[in-house]
Amino acid sequence: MDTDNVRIAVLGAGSWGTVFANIVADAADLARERDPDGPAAEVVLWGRRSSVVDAINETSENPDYFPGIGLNPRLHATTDAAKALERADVVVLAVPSQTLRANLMDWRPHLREDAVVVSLMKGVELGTSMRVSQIIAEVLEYPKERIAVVSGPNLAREIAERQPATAVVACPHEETAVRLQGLFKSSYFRPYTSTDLVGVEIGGAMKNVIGLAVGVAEGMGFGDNTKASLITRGLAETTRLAVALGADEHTLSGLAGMGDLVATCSSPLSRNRTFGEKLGAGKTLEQVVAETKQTAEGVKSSESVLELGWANGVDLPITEAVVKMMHHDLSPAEALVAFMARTAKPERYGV
Ligand SMILES: NC(=O)C1=CN([C@@H]2O[C@H](COP(=O)(O)OP(=O)(O)OC[C@H]3O[C@@H](n4cnc5c(N)ncnc54)[C@H](O)[C@@H]3O)[C@@H](O)[C@H]2O)C=CC1
Ligand SMILES: O=C(CO)COP(=O)(O)O
Repeated sequence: MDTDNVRIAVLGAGSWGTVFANIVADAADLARERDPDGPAAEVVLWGRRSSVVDAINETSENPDYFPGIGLNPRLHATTDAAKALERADVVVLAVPSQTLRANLMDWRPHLREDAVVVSLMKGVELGTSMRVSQIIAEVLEYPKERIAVVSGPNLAREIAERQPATAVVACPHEETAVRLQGLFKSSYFRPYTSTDLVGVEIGGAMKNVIGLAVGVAEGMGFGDNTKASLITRGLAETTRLAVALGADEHTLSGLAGMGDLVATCSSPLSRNRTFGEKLGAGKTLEQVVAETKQTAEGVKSSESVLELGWANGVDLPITEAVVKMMHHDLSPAEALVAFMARTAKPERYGV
């Protein structure tokens, strides 16, 4: 990948895809401002719905997700995936993890052979328990140097408002991560690099599951001790699984681990936390599902994460409680009793 006149396609015009495309367009403006004769990046956003795409092109706003928030006027959108992918050097994926495989099959014929693919997604595939980068590698047959992930404490709405935030760009090939960091760095978005793809992806997927549990606690009326306990033991659980899969434990105390966990578990903007909160407050699962219009990845990924734990001999008690509440009719009150009755243990994350 060359950084001269790079063309970047962002696929998925939901909350995070829209905001990330905006970050990249703002980053390109900043680069142009600093060096008017230097390379220019061009960003195109693919969305399914023509109403959203037309609004972005005509008003520089995504009215469905962020009414009233101005997007970069250079940001162009299209409903034509083939057109978005034409000549794209970097392809950024921002669709739900569970539909990605089918989406990639459709998009595969249009992708350039040497494109770099970047996942913004925080989930684990049902049925296969594959991380998103593994799905990409399998479907596109790309080498690891050309598959990266961006993750961190990135609640889309705050970044749409151009509030300062940080993230991690992870790729086992450091040079790719550094090049992407350059393309994604704006005045308000500061990406760090990492080569620990596994740690960054597991941190992102599991914080959604723990966010559901914290939301349930919130909905049940519990205070900060309960939530801090879930966050801390949730991080221990996340670290345990990530390390068993080959991650560096330090990644999990970084932005894509603790950082994202804290943001998700503290923020009313989090869809996962909000989902859990409604359940904890007494709504039925059906009611909460019907009210949730945007992707709350943890609901489905809790099952695939738990399977990943089983397959690797890793105990994931919070995840297990979430799975039982989300998929097996266990009430929050019953989950709490079972959780507190577990055998006493030392605090180390490894147990
Ligand atoms: N919203 C946020 O603050 C952040 C979200 N993420 C992750 O980004 C990913 C995408 O999430 P959001 O943009 O927030 O979700 P969203 O629900 O706001 O948007 C999802 C987008 O995917 C599209 N979509 C849905 N089903 C599809 C299908 N079958 N085929 C193609 N497109 C389809 C929707 O039309 C929508 O444009 C998730 O994995 C999420 O965990 C990561 C960081 C921040
Ligand atoms: O990933 C996110 C923040 O980093 C968004 O969290 P939710 O998907 O729970 O809204």
